[in-house]
Amino acid sequence: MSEPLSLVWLRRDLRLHDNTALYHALKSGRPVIPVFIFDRIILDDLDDRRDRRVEFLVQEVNRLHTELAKMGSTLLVRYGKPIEVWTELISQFTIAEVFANHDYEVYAKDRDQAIGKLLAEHRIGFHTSKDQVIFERDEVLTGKKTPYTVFTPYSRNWREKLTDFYLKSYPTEHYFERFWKTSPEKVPTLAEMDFLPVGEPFPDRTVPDKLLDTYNKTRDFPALPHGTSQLSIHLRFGTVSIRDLARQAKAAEDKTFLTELCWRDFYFQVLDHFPHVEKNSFRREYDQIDWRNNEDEFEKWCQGQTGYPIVDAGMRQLNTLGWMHNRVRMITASFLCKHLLIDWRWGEAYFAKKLRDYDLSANNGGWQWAAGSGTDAAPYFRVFNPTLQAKKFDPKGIYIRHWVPELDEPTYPKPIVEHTLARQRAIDTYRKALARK
Ligand SMILES: Cc1cc2nc3c(=O)[nH]c(=O)nc-3n(C[C@H](O)[C@H](O)[C@H](O)COP(=O)(O)OP(=O)(O)OC[C@H]3O[C@@H](n4cnc5c(N)ncnc54)[C@H](O)[C@@H]3O)c2cc1C
Repeated sequence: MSEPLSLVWLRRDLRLHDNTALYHALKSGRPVIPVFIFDRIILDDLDDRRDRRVEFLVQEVNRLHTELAKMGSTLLVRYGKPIEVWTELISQFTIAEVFANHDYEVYAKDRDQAIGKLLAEHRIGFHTSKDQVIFERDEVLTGKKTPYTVFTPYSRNWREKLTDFYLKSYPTEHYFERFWKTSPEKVPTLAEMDFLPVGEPFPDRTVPDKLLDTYNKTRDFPALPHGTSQLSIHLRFGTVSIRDLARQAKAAEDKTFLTELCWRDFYFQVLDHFPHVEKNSFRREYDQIDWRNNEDEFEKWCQGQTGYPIVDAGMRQLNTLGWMHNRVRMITASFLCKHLLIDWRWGEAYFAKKLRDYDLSANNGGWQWAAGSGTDAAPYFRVFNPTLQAKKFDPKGIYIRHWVPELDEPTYPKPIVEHTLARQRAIDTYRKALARK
């Protein structure tokens, strides 16, 4: 094969519509071929072989493959370690340039640097672009040109900057005839990668305008089937365009949903600017907390057996669906860190294993918020009361009864810890740690 090609490497942007890297590849003037790698460095680490994310990826990669086949082209799908796959691709094709979209996680940044170096050694250009957020890196800074560490002023600035320019879609469709014409290649199956299907359908990729118009009134009530969008898995893997969604949210009567998308950008920029948060507290002094880290209590929390119905309902929803309502994520996370005094990193790692929408930046941000150690954290002495939270946000107990049907049976456990005692213990422990400085 001698014709020089432009390759576009899809990662968290599994769509042909409004995809920045794809747009630039199509405009390069050369035939374009998209590539997707099932990354063994990530997949080999997953111990549950029924993983919703891998199942979703296989479904979406097949969808793209079919769309491209209809245009007389294909998606090159490989299963392996990126550096090995790229070495092979370089020997198999005449590649002029490679295009990809930015990723902000430490692993991904290191990976891209290594691939960029490999491509450069073969005199192949590597071009990367912003795609999965509205604003990235240094685009929203304080007056002193430093990154924001508090959400409210960040969001004010974010909104001021949010002109139509940033919400315009990249019209990839106009250039689809530039996909390289070739016969379809084979896509690896779940079984070939040693995974099993769960078979449950995934949420829809669209959100009705009506939900956005009333989102502020519905979003905190986990019993409502459509109180939130459930788009998180699509945002995670880029099967929806953030620009399309933000445009829709900006046009809605209620702007609360737009604020949620701003939170998403905020946590991406926190991870990008402060990579230490991946392993440590954003506020270093919180790493001095003497966590109790009781393994038996952790196991009960994981299994939804704490005797606090709203916590147990949330954990069971997570274990069954791979998704948990945001309000309940806040309650379960706070309960682990404050009531049980278990290191937030344990909870973060458990969510990372189970969430179908797992995203390092949002998950880390949510956990550090709950632990009080994060950028925008509430003062440590504010401890959620899970019983009051349940009364307020699940007043009829519909959500709880759905996930904890044995609530009134003698088999349902007594509370693992008494609230007033746990609250005081958390405050004392935090105070002691922070006094050390
Ligand atoms: C402890 C904890 C862990 C979390 N872990 C994750 C995670 O791994 N992945 C993830 O996408 N979200 C995470 N969140 C944020 C939030 O809970 C989910 O985004 C939301 O529940 C997904 O459901 P939805 O799509 O119906 O959300 P909606 O309420 O419909 O919101 C729309 C979108 O906005 C974004 N969003 C909403 N809230 C937040 C937030 N607080 N931070 C960042 N983005 C937000 C998400 O992309 C979401 O899909 C976490 C929150 C907490 C408290």
